[in-house]
Amino acid sequence: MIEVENLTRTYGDLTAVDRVSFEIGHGEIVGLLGHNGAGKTTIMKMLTGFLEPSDGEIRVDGLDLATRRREVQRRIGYLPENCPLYPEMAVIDYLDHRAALQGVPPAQRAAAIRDAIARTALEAKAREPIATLSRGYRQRVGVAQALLHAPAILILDEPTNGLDPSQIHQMRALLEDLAGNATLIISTHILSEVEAVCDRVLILRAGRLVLDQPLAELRAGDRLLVMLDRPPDEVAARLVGLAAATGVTACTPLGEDSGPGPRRYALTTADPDAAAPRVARRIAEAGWSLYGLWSERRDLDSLFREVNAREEVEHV
Ligand SMILES: Nc1ncnc2c1ncn2[C@@H]1O[C@H](COP(=O)(O)OP(=O)(O)OP(=O)(O)O)[C@@H](O)[C@H]1O
Repeated sequence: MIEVENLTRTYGDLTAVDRVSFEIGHGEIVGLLGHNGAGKTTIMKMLTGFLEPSDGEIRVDGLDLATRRREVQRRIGYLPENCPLYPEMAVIDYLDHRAALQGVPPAQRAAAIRDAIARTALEAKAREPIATLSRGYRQRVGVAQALLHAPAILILDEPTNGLDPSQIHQMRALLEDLAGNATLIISTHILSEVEAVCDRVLILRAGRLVLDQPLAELRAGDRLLVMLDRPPDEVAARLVGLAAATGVTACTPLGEDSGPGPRRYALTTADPDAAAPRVARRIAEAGWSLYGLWSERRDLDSLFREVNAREEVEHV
């Protein structure tokens, strides 16, 4: 649905986006991650046709953005960073104005506005001037204007930027709801947001795409953690020695749990979820007490730091 090839944008001597390529399919929920200045906004502006690339191509549903900009824009709803709103206008009047600008036919405007207001839960604020709304509600107005022409693709630049924790929670619920109906690209530097709603992550560093992977794949570790009250040599002998049956190739005691009680061990295996029942069986057969058994999950935070610390570009 969205194909980006060698996308590049320079500002004078600065290469803000550097030969970025990716494809996004129908219904995917993609998080665009990166530190401040990594190039997220620049990519989003180019995807939405508001900024000319210096080089590279963007195609949406096979349409070349460079030559079919209007048609592509009709397929995309865009929440820009710091979405410009008219504070003196009431929410409903602003949405009417935006619907007209987005080419929603007059006969369909009332229904489009009603629908956008309902989906962003703005009913109670519809007649209020935008100036009187909290930042969380203003962001929702920004999302509502992006929904007016019923786009198949939503591009949201830092939708939770500047919101307080309860507003973030509400925005996340809204994003989850939107995710059910559209292809979604969300830029953020808040990792928990990506973990909450996205199924794929693109990580940018200094304008270059350094990682493009499904979140489930990223988070899956290769370690099974087990809690036992047996000494390390016995555990290794039983669980690594039976590698053919368990897939476990190494067993490392985790240092922080020394002492007389149960301690944690990390078992290395290609597929921790598949190894878990076999390991449990081996432990039961030995008559040992099993205090805990779980697959390790990598958190996005440490992964993000790891990726940003790397010097080389990773081609995925
Ligand atoms: N109009 C411009 N003129 C010159 N440089 C620009 C312009 N817009 C962006 N830049 C630079 O391009 C780089 C990428 O900026 P961009 O806004 O795309 O990053 P970002 O990842 O969205 O950052 P943030 O999280 O802070 O919004 C930055 O170094 C920025 O200073």
